[in-house]
Amino acid sequence: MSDNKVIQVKNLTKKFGDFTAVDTITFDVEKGEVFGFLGANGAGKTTAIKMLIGISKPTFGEAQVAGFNVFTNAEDVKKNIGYMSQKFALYDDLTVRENITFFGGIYGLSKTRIKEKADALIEELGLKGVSNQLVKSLPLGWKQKISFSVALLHDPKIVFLDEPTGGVDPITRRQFWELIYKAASQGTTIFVTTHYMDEAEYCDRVSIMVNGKIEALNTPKNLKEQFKVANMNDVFLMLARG
Ligand SMILES: Nc1ncnc2c1ncn2[C@@H]1O[C@H](COP(=O)(O)OP(=O)(O)OP(=O)(O)O)[C@@H](O)[C@H]1O
Repeated sequence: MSDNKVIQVKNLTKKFGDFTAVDTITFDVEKGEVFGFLGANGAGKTTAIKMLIGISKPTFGEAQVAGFNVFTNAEDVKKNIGYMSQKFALYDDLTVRENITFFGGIYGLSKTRIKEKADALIEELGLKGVSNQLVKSLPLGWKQKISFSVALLHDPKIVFLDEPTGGVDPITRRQFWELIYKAASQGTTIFVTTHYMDEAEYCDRVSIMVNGKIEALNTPKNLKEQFKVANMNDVFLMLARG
């Protein structure tokens, strides 16, 4: 695998019986890239992500993630990635600090490292005043930011975000994207799905999946030029909605 390509996918396919949910997709993602993985509901995004994070076996095709084969080295893949879905896994009945400590333990960090990380995160996210509050008392946007930070606790090479900003307002989403950019600038690769087309504009490159296939993949600027439209929403409508 080349040094810069942290995800390499070739003809990756997933069938459920006769139905092909992911159909021979091929693409690479570079280190530190913010890669948008778009598609209408049911296009096959989550199914593809499940294969890339090593929890679902491909029917055929190949994928290397963080240098490991998802087919044969799924456990190594899992150690090197972070994952956050829209139904993020924070415990509502634990405080902010307790959540960070709990997940740090699951990721196998030492007690000292967990304390360092928790202090740094609480400071960075401006959560000092609420670090001892139960997570359930916090607004959704804060939970999403904490959840993202928790997905990065073990310094993964790549973080997979499956609709991370669902349900929050544009200003809160913009703040979330500042965290994404910061992680990317420090070398973490971001693989993100979203239904918000303003967020697609923030990605370095975007792929658009239609019925299990990648129908377009390029920078937002090049996609807009290619389809001769002014914004990513129009690109998406032309492809995903036929
Ligand atoms: N375990 C499964 N068994 C059978 N069909 C499945 C299974 N998982 C997903 N599918 C089907 O595969 C297709 C792709 O689903 P997937 O969840 O990957 O889409 P998606 O692009 O992530 O959609 P959304 O944006 O709604 O999350 C859908 O038609 C779905 O019903």
